[in-house]
Amino acid sequence: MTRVPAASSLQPVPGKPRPRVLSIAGSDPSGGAGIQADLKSIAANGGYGLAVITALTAQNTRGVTGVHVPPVEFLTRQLEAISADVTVDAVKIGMLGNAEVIGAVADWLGAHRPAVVVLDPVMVASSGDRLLDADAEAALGRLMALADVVTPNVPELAALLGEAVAADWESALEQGKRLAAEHGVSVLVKGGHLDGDISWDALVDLSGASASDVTVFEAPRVDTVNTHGTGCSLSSALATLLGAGLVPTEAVGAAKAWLLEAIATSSELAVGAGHGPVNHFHHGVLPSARDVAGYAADLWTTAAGDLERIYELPFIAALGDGSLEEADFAYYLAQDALYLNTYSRVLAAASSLAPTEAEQAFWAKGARECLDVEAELHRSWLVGREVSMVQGPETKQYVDHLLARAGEGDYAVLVAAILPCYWLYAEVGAVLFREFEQAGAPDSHQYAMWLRSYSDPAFAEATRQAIAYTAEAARRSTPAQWTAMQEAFAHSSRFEVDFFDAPSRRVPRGRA
Ligand SMILES: Nc1ncnc2c1ncn2[C@@H]1O[C@H](COP(=O)(O)OP(=O)(O)OP(=O)(O)O)[C@@H](O)[C@H]1O
Ligand SMILES: Cc1ncc(CO)c(N)n1
Repeated sequence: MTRVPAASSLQPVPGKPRPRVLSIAGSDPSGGAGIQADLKSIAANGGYGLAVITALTAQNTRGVTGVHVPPVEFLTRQLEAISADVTVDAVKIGMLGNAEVIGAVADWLGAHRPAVVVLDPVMVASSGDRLLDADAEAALGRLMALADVVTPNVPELAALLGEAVAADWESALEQGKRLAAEHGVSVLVKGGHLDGDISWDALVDLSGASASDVTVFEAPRVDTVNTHGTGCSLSSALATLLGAGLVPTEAVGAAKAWLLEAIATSSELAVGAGHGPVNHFHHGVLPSARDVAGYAADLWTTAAGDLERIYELPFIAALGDGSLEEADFAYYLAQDALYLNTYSRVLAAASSLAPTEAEQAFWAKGARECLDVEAELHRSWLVGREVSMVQGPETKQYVDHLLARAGEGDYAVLVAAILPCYWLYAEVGAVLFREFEQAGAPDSHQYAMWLRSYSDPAFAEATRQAIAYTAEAARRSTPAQWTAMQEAFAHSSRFEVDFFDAPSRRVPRGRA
């Protein structure tokens, strides 16, 4: 009888398909900003891009030499052609040109509003050239009321409020809060135009989906002139990730992490002599969110082989039926307590590397819970027993592997190394507990309490979440990273087998 299912019940189900993301914006023939940047950002972040053009610019990396706004009736035709045929999951609005265009886009949104609307209130290009008539700024108020998130830079924030341009980050953030309150819309305040070693951004979130109303994101400021189109790229990435179902703080965190790398690797491109574009495809085109389940399934294939081995171990058979020698159990628990102490530090490292606040909180909670379980092991099982608290070789090889992955500082690889401890334990715990119940949950079973603790539904839920985060990290990884993730996972998975086998292998056998 095999106890290993073809798929774990904890694996994620296939997610949403590629979000269909519409950019309503102007054309930048140099490809770094506008529609051209939007389509690259959408593809790079896993979406399918559509584009409706509001205006043509004659522009390069040095500046804008002309703007042509086609008749607004033709803009409406383009918009109607899309909504007559395609379900749009998210829309990103960029350059609008004049008040008439703003009116046409607002009319269309009023009739066909997609689930996600991100408004980048483009007014002036990074070169200083105007991209919106000065008398049209007030008309943006109508569009803001139809948006989920508005993404002004520092000068745009001032223009939208009719106030002076903020001189520092604190005043910019205060202005962002005022704009959000005035228009009832979430605001992503962008600090790219300010000076300093840190490039600050903050999400003032009125959606109610975040733990707090204001989430601040800090990133090192890259010393580069290649910042053409950073705002366009960020707002399109954000629309794509919101369209894929991420909550706003996670979507901003992931979009920023992606953009930072695109800015940092921009020197790989050689486009123009002015403010060059960012490197949108630094990690290639992301697979769709639906593929997340595929990564988890691949990891399961590795884990399933090791689970088979675990179920064949004499230690597991004896633990399951309650016949395990107490000295073996004590040895196992002492090693588990030693292991959990280091595992807690490794989870804390994952928390510190996490790309989103939700993941940061999740791993930090796990780190804390390991210490609680370690303390409980000492209190309930180890106290009064004569047990050696020296790390056994199987424990040492396992924690050395985890600490080495933590030291390398690659979040995706680290969580892949962390995962087997959750996943194999949850599987083994659930199976042993089910069999214990099927045997009538005998009072005489010495290890019933232990079996109960690992079949806890909260632990299964945490495992499900850990698998989902690891699979999402895999989706965002490069092929080389994914290979490293698989290796790290396979090592930990094998070390789980050795860990369960260690009590039977220890020399000299006898008292623990
Ligand atoms: N040199 C930099 N290093 C790191 N991040 C940066 C840098 N410059 C801009 N950013 C980031 O890029 C994003 C866009 O910010 P910015 O304030 O430049 O928007 P913008 O002015 O609308 O952009 P655009 O250049 O497209 O007009 C923000 O997340 C900001 O923090
Ligand atoms: C078309 C277009 N849209 C937006 C910007 C803002 O960077 C730009 N330079 N060009």
